[in-house]
Amino acid sequence: MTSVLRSHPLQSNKRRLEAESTSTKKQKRLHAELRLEIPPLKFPSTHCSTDDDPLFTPASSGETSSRADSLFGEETAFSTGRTDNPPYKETIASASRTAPPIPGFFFNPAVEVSYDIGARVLAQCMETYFQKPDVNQIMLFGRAPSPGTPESTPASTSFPPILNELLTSLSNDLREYLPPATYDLLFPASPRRARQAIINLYHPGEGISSHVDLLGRFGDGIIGVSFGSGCVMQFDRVHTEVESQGEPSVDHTHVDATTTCNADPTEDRYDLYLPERSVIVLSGESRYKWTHGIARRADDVVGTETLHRGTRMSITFRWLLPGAEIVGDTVGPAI
Ligand SMILES: O=C(O)CCC(=O)C(=O)O
Ligand SMILES: [Fe+2]
Repeated sequence: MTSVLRSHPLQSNKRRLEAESTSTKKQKRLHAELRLEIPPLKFPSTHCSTDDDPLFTPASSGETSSRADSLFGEETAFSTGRTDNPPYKETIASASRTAPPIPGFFFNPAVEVSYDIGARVLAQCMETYFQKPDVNQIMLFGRAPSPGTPESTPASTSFPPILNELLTSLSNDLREYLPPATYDLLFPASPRRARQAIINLYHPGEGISSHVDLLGRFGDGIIGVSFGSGCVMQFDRVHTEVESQGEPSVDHTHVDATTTCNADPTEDRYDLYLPERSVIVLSGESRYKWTHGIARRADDVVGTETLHRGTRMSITFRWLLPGAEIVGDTVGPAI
């Protein structure tokens, strides 16, 4: 069975706050320590949301949300519907089409999900999960396969078939590009953990605030795929010391020299254009020492071009750490 969290961001915050009120002080401190979120450095008016799970709000909302689990504990305004942005026009940094030199980060423009699979994933997810205008995020939880069982056999998975098809194609396409240790981390011969798939929908103008995916809930090795539209993702180096829980299990210091730009590897910030059907992998340093986020704006500048964003859906696959709870409360239709 597929566990689905139909998550409105504000409902999720409420759920989290309720859970928090019953937790001990120690748990609270731990929770805060495990969540790292860095406010964007350059565009304070345009970063958009706060929580790792529901990092953004629908365009129509003008709400603010307190960060129950932020290290900073500050309030952040978000959503595209707000009218309190400063009246100046931001300067949009020009993004690259080649991977930044961040150790453990993978992006190669040659690796893209096929048109056929991309179209079917997008159509089925839109039809199944995103019919209501206030839903912009869905979480699906797989099961840890029994020992010796391949992940995608029907008996050992709870993802809908289309996501298994996507995973299979990703595992085929990425094999020749990734260092073996990274490939094995993402597609182990005998997986022992359950995957989570988070599906995010962004209308033009929406984004996701810069964050490191929850250290206490997700392991190393994250795959992100874009559907429907491209967008620029920004990466910021984390300077804060974080708790060591969830540190990488494998040394992913590899930087793909054939596809990275000639960017200065000491930069603290990179902007990368993720085309429709492109794939990124975060492991090691890129997963733990860098934030990723998407600015809340309708246009991106890529090289010298200005590209208007369309509606974008992303699917992010992450490994659930042992003990990470499934927070879904309903069972969704299989697609
Ligand atoms: O939309 C994306 O590509 C990023 C999503 C993400 O970072 C997240 O859900 O943690
Ligand atoms: Fe993320």
